[in-house]
Amino acid sequence: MSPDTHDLIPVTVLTGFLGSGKTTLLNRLVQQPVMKDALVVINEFGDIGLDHRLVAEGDEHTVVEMSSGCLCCTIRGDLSRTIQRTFDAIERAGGEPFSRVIIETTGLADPAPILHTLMTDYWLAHRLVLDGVICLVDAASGISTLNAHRESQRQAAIADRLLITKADLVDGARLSRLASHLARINPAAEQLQVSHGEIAAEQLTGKGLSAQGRQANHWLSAASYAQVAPVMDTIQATPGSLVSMLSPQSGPVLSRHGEQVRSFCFTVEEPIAPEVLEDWLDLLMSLLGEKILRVKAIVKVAGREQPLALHGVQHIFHPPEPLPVEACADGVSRFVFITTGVAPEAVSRLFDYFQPAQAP
Ligand SMILES: Nc1nc2c(ncn2[C@@H]2O[C@H](COP(=O)(O)OP(=O)(O)OP(=O)(O)O)[C@@H](O)[C@H]2O)c(=O)[nH]1
Repeated sequence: MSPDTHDLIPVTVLTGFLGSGKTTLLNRLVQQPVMKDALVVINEFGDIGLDHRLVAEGDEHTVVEMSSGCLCCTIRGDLSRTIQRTFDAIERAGGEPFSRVIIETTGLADPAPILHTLMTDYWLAHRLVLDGVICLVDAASGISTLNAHRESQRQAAIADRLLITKADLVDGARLSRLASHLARINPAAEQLQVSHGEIAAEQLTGKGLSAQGRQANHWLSAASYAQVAPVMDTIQATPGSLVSMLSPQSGPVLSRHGEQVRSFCFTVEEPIAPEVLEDWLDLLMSLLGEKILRVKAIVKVAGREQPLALHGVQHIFHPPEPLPVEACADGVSRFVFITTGVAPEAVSRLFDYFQPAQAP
């Protein structure tokens, strides 16, 4: 059985391109009372990790470093083992249990596989819950980095909060260009400016679904995204048409700018039959999972009073979490998709495919 998320330890993933200011921020954060008893995991890519020596170690928190490879590609198993070993060591020594975990990724890491690991690794998934992804963007080099490096775009797209660092180095016009650029990549994430890592830790914590509780709609932020509804009357659904539904002849399913981040909200007005929800998401994830960075949803399932919160990364979904009835007062299901190059039509066509009226 899955543990109640309220019993789990919140984990924050701190990401941002090379030199964006992650270590500077961490150095400040770990001095604050909220970070007491935090475990900080730093992944420095390369043979000799240096970052952990730059992070001031307080009495209460422990800093562990992983430098055998990049967290997002080669050492996902190590993430689990490292955290597990540190938890065990603290317990054996009779220390205070960790109250939160912060994972600083390398500047080149794609955060999606890290979230995937947090959700799929048995040990981690039974102890930790994602509190949020914080992405740092350098005000001076942000736009050019976002344009040149797909990792940087993915980091910004998947984030719950965007921190614009080094604002002291640029003028107001440049700052607002970066803010608009980021809003196109990730319309839902709140943007905050940070100078030399100075920010109250409370502004970066409590962003996850479980921490927000009844404020599930803040977590989803559906209104920030372009709305897409099902297109049922335009689909000729036959079993053989599945492949053609994803082919270019049937419309712009994959973006011409293949790798570009596309985020949108798919809405369904009527309660969704549980089997339709399951089959649709299964098919969607198996066909397009590689291109789906993150899915967040509040869903009204037919026959259930309580709406469900869903959270998925690439091929994997967290166990659905029941929400209070008022989290979906209008009965409309809303799915936020953050993708690289998936057109909203792909999502809506696959949904239509499972509608009973359309079935052959
Ligand atoms: N002017 C200015 N410099 C900053 C600010 N924040 C960080 N820096 C500087 O930017 C440089 C890079 O900062 P780091 O904190 O090492 O960046 P990082 O993201 O950890 O870098 P990597 O580990 O290489 O990915 C350092 O020289 C910092 O002192 C800021 O707000 N303003």
